[in-house]
Amino acid sequence: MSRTVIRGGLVITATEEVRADVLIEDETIAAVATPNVAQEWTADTVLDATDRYVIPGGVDAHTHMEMPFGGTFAADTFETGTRAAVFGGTTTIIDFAIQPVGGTLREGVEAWHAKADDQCAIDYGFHGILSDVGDGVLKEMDALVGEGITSFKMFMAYPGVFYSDDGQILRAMQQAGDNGALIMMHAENGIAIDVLVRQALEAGRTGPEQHGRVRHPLLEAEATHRAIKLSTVAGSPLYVVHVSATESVAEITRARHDGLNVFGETCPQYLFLSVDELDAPEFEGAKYVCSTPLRPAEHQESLWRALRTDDLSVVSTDHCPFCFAGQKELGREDFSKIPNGIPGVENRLDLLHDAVVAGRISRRRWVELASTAPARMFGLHPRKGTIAPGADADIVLYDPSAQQILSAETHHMNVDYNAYEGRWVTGRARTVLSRGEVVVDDGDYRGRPGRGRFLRRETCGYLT
Ligand SMILES: NC(=O)NCCC(=O)O
Ligand SMILES: [Zn+2]
Ligand SMILES: [Zn+2]
Repeated sequence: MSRTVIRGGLVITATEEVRADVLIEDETIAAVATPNVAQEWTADTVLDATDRYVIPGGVDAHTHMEMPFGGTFAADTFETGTRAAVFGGTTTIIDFAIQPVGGTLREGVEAWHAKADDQCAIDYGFHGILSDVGDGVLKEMDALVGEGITSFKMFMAYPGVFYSDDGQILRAMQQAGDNGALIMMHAENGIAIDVLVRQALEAGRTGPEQHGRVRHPLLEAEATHRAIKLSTVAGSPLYVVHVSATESVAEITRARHDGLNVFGETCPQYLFLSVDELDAPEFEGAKYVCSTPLRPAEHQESLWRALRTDDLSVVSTDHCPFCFAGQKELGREDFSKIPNGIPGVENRLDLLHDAVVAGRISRRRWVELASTAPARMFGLHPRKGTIAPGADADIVLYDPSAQQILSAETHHMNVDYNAYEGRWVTGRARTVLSRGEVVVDDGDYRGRPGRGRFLRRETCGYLT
């Protein structure tokens, strides 16, 4: 058995901050104790955590590696994307296996295993994407829940691609109410948005800035409201992904105050970027096309407030990278052809830590939003998302005073731009352990494809 001790750090979890040492035996945390107790421990390896925070590795519950979209594929493979994730202190991802339209959910899951197995540097799980709900798919959901795929995303947007109508949504929610799965909703009124897209194009308004105009905040709020009502009728919990608008936050807040099992996720792009990015000259606004879209800056305050009050419970990245050259450019003549998505799997922890430094959230809330809450929400806690005996030794030694500049020149994501290019942030993951193995050591990558394991998840652990 190999024994590692992390000595001298400040251990931060969602519930406490304590000067403590951490003992790891093989892949698992064996003990956490104050230094006077821990001085008795012997170990093969000692990691010095003086002046470091010792935090659970990040859990990014929303990534899209190699996702097909608009005739191309997201540029990160599971190999490059998980490598970039660990550089940023994320040690677990949950990606989305897409049911092909006209095909089965099982086909989607098998295709995602073929892409991910033997490629990931860190542990990974899958949600299913339901793009064609019928009797067979509803039965398949039950089987997949038994195999650890316990959450399913549905789309009220993208008619003709991933879109589900209200009847399909209700049926899937009823099924989830029975089998314990969590329905994740892309809440935008895609039918209305498509009308506005057509009108903009017919009027000759074809640039990336139109993406932000046609996807009106009220069309996010309306869909969020509808999803909440449908889930209430079905008696199932609901998780609304990539919430970006004040009006949508208000719907979620109301539902939660009514005692409903409704949860919301937002992403760094909505907290740190605004719709103004879409106006960048030379078509560079296309880099910021994602859905839900970036909003006017005033929406950011509602998102931060909701993160503090727990009306929004999780920050994920929705990492969906498309290169500017050759991919975003597909929409030069027509903004609706720009592949939707923003890269960010490497930057989430640091951006959120910068918000800690700015006084927006506490250190414990930082850990909770980026690690503990997603682990609980998606059936991985207490194995992931905390530092406690019995948990996987997914641990980050985080340097809270490092200064770094986010840039495509230095990032590890397989994409030719960084959405936060030139931004200074305070903090950096210095040493990253995945199940007890050092995978990043002060900028040196020590991981390898295939060491990550597929996670069979429990059902949602966050219900009231
Ligand atoms: N968000 C985005 O623009 N692309 C990824 C697909 C999705 O999450 O809707
Ligand atoms: Zn979505
Ligand atoms: Zn997404």
